[in-house]
Amino acid sequence: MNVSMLLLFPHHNFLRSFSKTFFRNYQFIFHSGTRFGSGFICTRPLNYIGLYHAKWMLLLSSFKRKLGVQTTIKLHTEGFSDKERRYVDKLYTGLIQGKRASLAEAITLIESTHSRKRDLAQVLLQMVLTYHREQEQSNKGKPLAFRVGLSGPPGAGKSTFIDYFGKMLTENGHKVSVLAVDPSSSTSGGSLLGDKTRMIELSKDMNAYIRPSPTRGTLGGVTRTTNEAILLCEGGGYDVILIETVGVGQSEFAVADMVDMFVLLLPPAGGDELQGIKRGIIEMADLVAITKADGDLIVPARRIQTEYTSAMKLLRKRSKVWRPKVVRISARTGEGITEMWDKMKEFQDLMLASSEFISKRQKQQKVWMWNLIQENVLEHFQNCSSVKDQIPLLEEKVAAGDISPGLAADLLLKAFKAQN
Ligand SMILES: Nc1nc2c(ncn2[C@@H]2O[C@H](COP(=O)(O)OP(=O)(O)OP(=O)(O)O)[C@@H](O)[C@H]2O)c(=O)[nH]1
Repeated sequence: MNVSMLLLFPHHNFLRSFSKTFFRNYQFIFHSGTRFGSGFICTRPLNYIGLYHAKWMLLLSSFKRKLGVQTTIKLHTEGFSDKERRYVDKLYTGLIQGKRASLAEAITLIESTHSRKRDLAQVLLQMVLTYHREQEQSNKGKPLAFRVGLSGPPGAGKSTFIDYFGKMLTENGHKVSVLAVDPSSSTSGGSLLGDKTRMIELSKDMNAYIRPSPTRGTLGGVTRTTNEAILLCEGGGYDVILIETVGVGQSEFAVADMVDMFVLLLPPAGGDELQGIKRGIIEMADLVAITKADGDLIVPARRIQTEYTSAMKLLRKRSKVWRPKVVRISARTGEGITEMWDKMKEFQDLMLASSEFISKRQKQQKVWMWNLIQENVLEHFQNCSSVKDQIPLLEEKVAAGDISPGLAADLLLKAFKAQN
């Protein structure tokens, strides 16, 4: 029997379809593939055409997965100048090489409100997303990073905790990035949470990256820039992403919707001091940490821990594999922080094993997309010339009770549809 053997190095799934199409005339007696490559033995020698096809398909295979994405990127980049393309390429290369300056510049780009820069940012994000997917595939589908939301009232001890916790993680070989979401930053003229003096030790650590996430004061702003910054940090090799927010507004709900685990930090204080904390946010927590459990505060910390442990038992179960826990920690003595990290890893392992982790992320991706659409469509609607002029008058009539809100909405929608 005339036998020829050919070794190929694309993924074997591809080989299957390729062999069916191009080598119908060759009887395969063996073909097998591993994640490193594929090979087959066939009963006839491969002629020139066969080999030519093999080479061509080999090339195609390496682009196959990227093809759809590349078309999207191509559509986006069509109007870009060479300079702009080079700029995005440079940022991308620097970012995935782990250069902090590139990461900082990339985050600045995604935060820009300039429409051209937003286009460049979207292309960069798409490239990072593709890179992500490839990395995750070679990591057996396991996500590259653990996204943790940290929230708590002002003075709860968030920055002291992150400083200690972040250092502990970097000493254990992790790369940590801290994104501080502060919706008040646009009005106060600077981000309070992102102030590096709040995390003195961590800000000097080369394996940590701290960044305020300016939000332009809108919830939509929180969603967009923070989600995008998370992706960029992960592209830069950071494997623990901490997203900090003050637990007195709405931003923590948005943050809870973009993380794998949501942690609430509460001080050992009485009910009055926790008034600002919304009940809803406690329901979102996967873990509650009672802070400052040291010195004279140990006793109240224990009491609050017991209270919250009982209260949380009454909450609706959100996961099939995890019941929220309440722990006690001190960032001053380090007490309880290793145990807290163990609990966080336990959560991650259970969620990953049960596939709740992945389905949560998939759901979050969709929420993210729809939030952006909602925000943009509303803006488009409100700025539409035929609607814009009618809004003040109709609002006045609705407020005075002259016409029903339903009728006013119908009139505005009709005007909008007529123009679009
Ligand atoms: N005893 C004790 N005090 C702590 C601990 N952690 C923080 N503190 C103190 O609590 C106060 C507030 O701590 P921060 O870490 O600034 O709290 P924060 O939640 O970041 O506060 P904002 O920046 O206002 O949001 C500071 O005076 C800290 O020194 C702790 O573990 N034990």
